[in-house]
Amino acid sequence: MNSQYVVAKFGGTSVADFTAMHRCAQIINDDPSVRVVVVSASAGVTNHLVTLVQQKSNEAQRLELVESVMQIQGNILAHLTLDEDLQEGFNTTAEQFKQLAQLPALDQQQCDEILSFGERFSSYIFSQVLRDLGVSTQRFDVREVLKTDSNFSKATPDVAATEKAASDLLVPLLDDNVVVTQGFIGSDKYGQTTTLGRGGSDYSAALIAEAIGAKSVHIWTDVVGIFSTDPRLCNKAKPIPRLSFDEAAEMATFGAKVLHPATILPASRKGISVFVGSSKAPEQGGTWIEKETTSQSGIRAVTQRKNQILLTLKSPEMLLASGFLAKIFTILSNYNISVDLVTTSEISVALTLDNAPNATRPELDQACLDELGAFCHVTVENNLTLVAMIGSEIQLQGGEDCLVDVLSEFDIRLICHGASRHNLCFLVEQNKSDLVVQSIHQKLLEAA
Ligand SMILES: Nc1ncnc2c1ncn2[C@@H]1O[C@H](COP(=O)(O)OP(=O)(O)O)[C@@H](O)[C@H]1O
Ligand SMILES: N[C@@H](CC(=O)OP(=O)(O)O)C(=O)O
Repeated sequence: MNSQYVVAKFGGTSVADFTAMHRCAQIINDDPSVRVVVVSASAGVTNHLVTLVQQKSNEAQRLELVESVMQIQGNILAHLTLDEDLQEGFNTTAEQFKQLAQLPALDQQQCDEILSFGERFSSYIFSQVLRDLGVSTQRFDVREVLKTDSNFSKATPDVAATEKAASDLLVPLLDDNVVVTQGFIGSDKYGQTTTLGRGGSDYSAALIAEAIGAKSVHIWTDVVGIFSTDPRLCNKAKPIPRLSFDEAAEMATFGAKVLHPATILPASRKGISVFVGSSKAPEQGGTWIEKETTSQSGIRAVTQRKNQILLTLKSPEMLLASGFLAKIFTILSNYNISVDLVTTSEISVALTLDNAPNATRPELDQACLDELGAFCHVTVENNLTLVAMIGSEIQLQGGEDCLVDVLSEFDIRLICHGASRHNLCFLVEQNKSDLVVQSIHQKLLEAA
């Protein structure tokens, strides 16, 4: 049975500066059911850390990056006096950061260590902001409970180990304190720091909620919920008050950056509701994502994911032959390449691969192409965007604005419909995709 606890996560924009942090602290103060607070690095910090670990910088540039990160923390600290325990922890952490950042070469583990500092700094500072409002607050190092494998930069959580550690170490603190901890980071079985991938703090919050049996996770960001499309792209986009787990997972997977794609997994496993709202305007409400929703049928949102690759494999041998697809997928799997969409004809198969900076797969390297090329003709197309229409029971035909008519206006490279009841997706040229999304939104979602 789930407890009455709420886990609240505050993203980079919500903890960008002192004013933003203070707003978040007030949200927590107003809701006594919030017992765990998961913070991200202040906006811009992880980007600096990523530049640092990319190892393209010389010593002077590294110093500059360290300075930029410390400046962001310093600007917030200028409004606060840290309690002794927090000050001591912050100083030690800052020292470790500066030392590691000066190394001219870093291994994968050290890269994750560097990437972890943004969230670690935020948790010291935010704890003080909360204490200054009179909230009994304990800072907690999430690496003690969020256990992962050693796949640095994209670690996979160990759900059972996390649950065990959380019930031993975290749950006992919750009756008397609000616990402030870090998103995005964890530790492997050797105690080495790992990270969950860019945007992973949402996922951390959901994993912690699962581990402590929380009743809900509140994701506080800079928009008043999940919108019918990215509100930055379309000023007529509207927040969606309710989404099912399936619809929200599809939106996140197909590019709605507001939620990390894996966030819904732990929530749906344990029936934990997820709320998405704006820390700048909490009174405006937001989106509730729940197991049971009386979802209306039809399209509810349109999303896009840029930097997709289309791989077309053609061979007359495929005709009436068995095992051809198995051969292709075995090769791709040997190179750790995960396939997104698949369509086939008599003699060819087209696959899409996610090449976004956040994607798990390695570069589509020549050795893999050579292996495929040994038994079929291979074509690779880049600079494509996957556009997805998300909803329930999406129909291609019917109604005034039938999808077939709307889609016929665009130069579509591949279309996938039917594998999921919740989406219809297709590829378009990347430089046209914003227009495509705006046009679909206008024709199919702004009419009502
Ligand atoms: N469908 C959508 N609904 C709401 N926001 C979206 C959507 N698609 C993309 N976004 C973008 O997601 C951003 C919030 O995500 P992110 O920048 O990761 O926030 P945070 O720093 O709080 O984690 C919004 O500013 C918005 O531009
Ligand atoms: N700081 C990490 C983790 C994260 O989730 O951040 P945010 O909540 O700001 O998206 C990143 O930028 O990737």
